[in-house]
Amino acid sequence: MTQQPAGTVTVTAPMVTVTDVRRSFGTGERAVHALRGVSFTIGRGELTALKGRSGSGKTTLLNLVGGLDSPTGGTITLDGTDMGGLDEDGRLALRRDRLGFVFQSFGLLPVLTAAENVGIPMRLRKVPAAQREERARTLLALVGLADHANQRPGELSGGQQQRVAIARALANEPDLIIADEPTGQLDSETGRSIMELLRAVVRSEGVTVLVATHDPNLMELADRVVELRDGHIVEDPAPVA
Ligand SMILES: Nc1ncnc2c1ncn2[C@@H]1O[C@H](COP(=O)(O)OP(=O)(O)OP(=O)(O)O)[C@@H](O)[C@H]1O
Repeated sequence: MTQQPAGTVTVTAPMVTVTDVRRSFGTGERAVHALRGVSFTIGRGELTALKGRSGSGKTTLLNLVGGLDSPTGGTITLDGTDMGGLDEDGRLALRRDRLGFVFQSFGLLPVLTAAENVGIPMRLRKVPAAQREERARTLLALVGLADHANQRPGELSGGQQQRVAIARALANEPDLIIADEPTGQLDSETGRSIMELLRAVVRSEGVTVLVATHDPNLMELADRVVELRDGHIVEDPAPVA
């Protein structure tokens, strides 16, 4: 470790930097300008909530930060890597190795057990079966499902399925988890427990989370709230110290 001169402040680069990002769909008069120049940063180990009415551009922004889509303009960097400089293989590797995804509809494979679902991202990285199974069980315990490892999604409640999805998102020790309305299909109490779980894994796993949500009751669990309105950021308070 290098010695810092007295009085020097260590500035850590953000995990995500979004700079003047634009995304339009279609051209000419019928073009939809979903994002019209969006800039913000997400610090390491921070839980950022992205709020905004339906159609404000939340999913479009999450898809861009998640490397599932490319911006029409602007840049996005993840831990200093410019995503625009990656080809499709590079984006695939980045998604597999450094990102975790949680969706509103859980996205679990119905024929696989909870443990096997959690193992999918590790399979893609060719992690040996024994190691995969051990980590899947550790992660299921972390999300409170130690006793449900062998159950299939159809045998689990919605909240339990979303817990499996969160365990799966953590499988490859991602830098960033992107969650798109993860509580959207859950009742408010279960939704809150899912947000509390995300809050807890941010602390215990040191992961960074960007979560889109409509639910104002869940915002208080975030370190900061970024609001999108008609493709613009309207609220970007400084991160809570
Ligand atoms: N593939 C696409 N083709 C054309 N228009 C699109 C496409 N994807 C999104 N849009 C448009 O971009 C705008 C933003 O959509 P987006 O899905 O990002 O909003 P959102 O805030 O996530 O909404 P919701 O909360 O309903 O999911 C909308 O006007 C939408 O119709």
